[in-house]
Amino acid sequence: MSIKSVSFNRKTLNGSISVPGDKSISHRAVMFGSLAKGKTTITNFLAGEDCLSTIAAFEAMGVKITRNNQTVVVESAGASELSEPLEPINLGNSGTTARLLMGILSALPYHFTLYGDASLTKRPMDRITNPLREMGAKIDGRENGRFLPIAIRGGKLNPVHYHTPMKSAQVKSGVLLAGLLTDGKTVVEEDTKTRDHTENMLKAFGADLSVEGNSVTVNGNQPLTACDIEVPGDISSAAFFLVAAAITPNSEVKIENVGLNQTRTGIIDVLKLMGVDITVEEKRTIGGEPIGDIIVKSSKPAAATISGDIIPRIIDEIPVIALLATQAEGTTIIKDAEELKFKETDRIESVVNTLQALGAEIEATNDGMIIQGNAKLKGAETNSYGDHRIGMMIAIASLLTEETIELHDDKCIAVSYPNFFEDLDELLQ
Ligand SMILES: O=C(O)C1=C[C@@H](OP(=O)(O)O)[C@@H](O)[C@H](O)C1
Ligand SMILES: C=C(OP(=O)(O)O)C(=O)O
Repeated sequence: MSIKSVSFNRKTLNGSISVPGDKSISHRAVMFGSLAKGKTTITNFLAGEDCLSTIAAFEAMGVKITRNNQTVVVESAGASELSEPLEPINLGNSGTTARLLMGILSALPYHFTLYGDASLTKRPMDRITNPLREMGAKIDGRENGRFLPIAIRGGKLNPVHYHTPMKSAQVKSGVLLAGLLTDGKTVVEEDTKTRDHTENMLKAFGADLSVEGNSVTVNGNQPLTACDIEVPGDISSAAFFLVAAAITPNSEVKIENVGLNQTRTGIIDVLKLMGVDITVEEKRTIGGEPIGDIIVKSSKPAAATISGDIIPRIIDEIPVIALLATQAEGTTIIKDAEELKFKETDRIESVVNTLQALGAEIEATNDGMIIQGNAKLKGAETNSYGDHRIGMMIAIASLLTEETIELHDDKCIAVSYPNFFEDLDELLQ
């Protein structure tokens, strides 16, 4: 396992960069391009390990996919022409690939075996096997299909009206994709709106899909038509630099062409709520997704209580928001975020343990954390535990410490941000 010593003499960030393409949108573009008939060209694709796992899965089913850096071309004869993979499919570290793919595979007339890395093997899959079984899917796996490896005997399903108990876009999307390949109308209702890239992009591919409030209806077995997708910059990746600029003196950064979909912009609302100097310039809409530039200047943040409907809109940004809170005036409380326990690590535990090791006063609660501000962070030996977002949080924390931070397992950052350290270096002055 690789160890990186993170220590920067330069501790001010200045300038503008574009972050890599959005991970959620990149996954979906490959999946829907593979289900559609024709040629889909994806530009600004995120060539992170998670999205490469999605490409490999569809290649194993006979789809022709070529990649030249950030441009991916998917050529498919449509969902009915996919073939049975001869080998088990490796999902790597990617929860999104696992949950969405399970929806698709359950409705195809083949046998599939799915497995993942050590982290994914511990993450719950019953949240998606349960609704798929309600549709008639034949799924088995460890602990009755709760964990990978999982085997699916795909086939004809029945449509479902599913009220999801989870605040999870992956569950919503997995059920909708099974419904897309099933005769009749499938409806998914959620109490709190989660990211809606599946809905937006399926419409762009010509699916018969409608959204009313928090309820999505897909009319199944209508063919998709290939369409080109330009992927916006990933706001979840931008978040690390937005916080870095806010907490380091004399900084000003501009992150260009970031996706500003309402279901993802909770980080902007949190930064505003905490008094950070932030400006958003919306520019245009690509494939139904607004994009724009975000500018953040050094600030003195104030503590906040963060809970309720905003949580799914910041779910992947909570590690770096917790770091921000260590520098705020007052006590920050994050609540209603039990979903953090089911990520690449239990992110309540990994965030709290890591920030404590770095000298912060922070405690875990059942559904979040309580963070004292004005912390003087110090160097320490840390571990990402294979979680890319914990690795990047630690790297940004090192801008606040005089001493070096040893980061064990920095390589996992490539899951969502292969050039993270190069981009950070470009902004550092
Ligand atoms: O649908 C997606 O692309 C994602 C949904 C979220 O997961 P959950 O659906 O488990 O909340 C998020 O954490 C993940 O990074 C990507
Ligand atoms: C939770 C994440 O991804 P996934 O669920 O796709 O592994 C993430 O990127 O923070």
